[in-house]
Amino acid sequence: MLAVVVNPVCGACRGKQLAQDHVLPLLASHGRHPDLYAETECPGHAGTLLINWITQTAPTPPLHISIILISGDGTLHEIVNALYRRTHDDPSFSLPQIRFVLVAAGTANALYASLCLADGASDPLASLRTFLSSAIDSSPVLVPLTLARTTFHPPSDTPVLVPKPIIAAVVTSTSLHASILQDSEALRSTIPGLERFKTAAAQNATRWYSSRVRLLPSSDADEKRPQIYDANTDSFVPYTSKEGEDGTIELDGPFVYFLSTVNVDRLEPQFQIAPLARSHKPAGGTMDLIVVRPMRDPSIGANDEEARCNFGTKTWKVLGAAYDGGRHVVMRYGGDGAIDASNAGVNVVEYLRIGGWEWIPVRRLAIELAISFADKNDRMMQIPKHALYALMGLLSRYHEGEQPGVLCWKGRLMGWT
Ligand SMILES: Nc1ncnc2c1ncn2[C@@H]1O[C@H](COP(=O)(O)OP(=O)(O)OP(=O)(O)O)[C@@H](O)[C@H]1O
Repeated sequence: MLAVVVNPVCGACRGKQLAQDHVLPLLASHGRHPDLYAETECPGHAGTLLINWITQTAPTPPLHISIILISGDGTLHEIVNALYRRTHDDPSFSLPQIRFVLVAAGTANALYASLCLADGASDPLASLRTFLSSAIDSSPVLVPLTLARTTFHPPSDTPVLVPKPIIAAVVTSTSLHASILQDSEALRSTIPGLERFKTAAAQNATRWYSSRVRLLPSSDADEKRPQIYDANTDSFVPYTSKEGEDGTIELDGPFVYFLSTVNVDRLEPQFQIAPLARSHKPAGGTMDLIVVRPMRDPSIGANDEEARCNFGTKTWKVLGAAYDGGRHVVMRYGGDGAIDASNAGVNVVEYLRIGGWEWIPVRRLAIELAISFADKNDRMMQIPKHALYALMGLLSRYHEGEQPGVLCWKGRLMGWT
């Protein structure tokens, strides 16, 4: 069974044109005729239309389906979460094996850029061409995706409604990155391209985020303990600082940047924030975590307005190096707090490989956010290697000095008191 699903409003609104001018003619020229062609009509529609289509084939639901998805990361996120919820809410729902063939039509296209393109390439149809030219069932171009599950815990003494678990296939973040995603949505109509992420970053450049973080060991990787990248040896080594009896490790805030990824080494074609996911491939059962904590800077003595302003320039510099082949991972502090790869001080970015993490906001924001890997049984789908599957994971931000705490993802906000 073959479906073509188009988000007509993602990216620069060219999805429909890509479908009509390129995707459908290419399929026809290979003698392939989709069993379903659908355009999404509103947020959330991609998931429901696919579930309806799958259930309508009952009593003989397909064993596997291929979905040519013409969209960006968010549409795939919606599909994955809709399928996940349906399988958990309705045990009688029979989930076929799903293979995505992604056609890059969104703004960032993180998974597509990570899995489907060589550096510098830009063909949005690369994965479709591979799909059409390969014997997909036996092909090495199929890669199972790792899914990360985020669960929420309310403060133990406060009966508040918490969101259901959220599945991510690309990124789960707090701090600056979560704020960028949140604020960039408001800029979508005025800045349709990637520039809106930089504009949103500038709006949030001097914010620090207070929290306590627990790093969790991996349950199924060979090396279970949290690992940290050591630029001296160009390898991951066990991170043993402040290790608890249960194998967890605590990180003190404040944080400027806190972002974990699965499946991807970049969040947009040139922004290679997790370069080691490509150069030092994880064996499985882990996620990569990229952290910037300003108090590691030897020139910063206090968490005050002046320090936040000074560090804002450094944040810009170190994250800017992610656009330069992921060089941020080798940046170090000098004794005066200057940042350069040739310095001898501690590294600016802590690049970790872990089983999961818990974000435990301090101060009045008593919400605990925990993310842990879905176990292997939760792996729901396979995609062609040159197909993309992406999602904007959970976004959360906890701004110092802001009331109440704000927890949000993909433009949806929840206030917490
Ligand atoms: N017909 C529609 N009208 C309005 N919004 C829609 C419609 N169809 C889908 N959407 C919404 O469009 C949003 C953006 O889609 P998507 O994330 O795929 O593209 P993008 O944000 O441009 O790219 P990326 O996520 O790769 O940066 C999705 O979150 C989805 O909820």
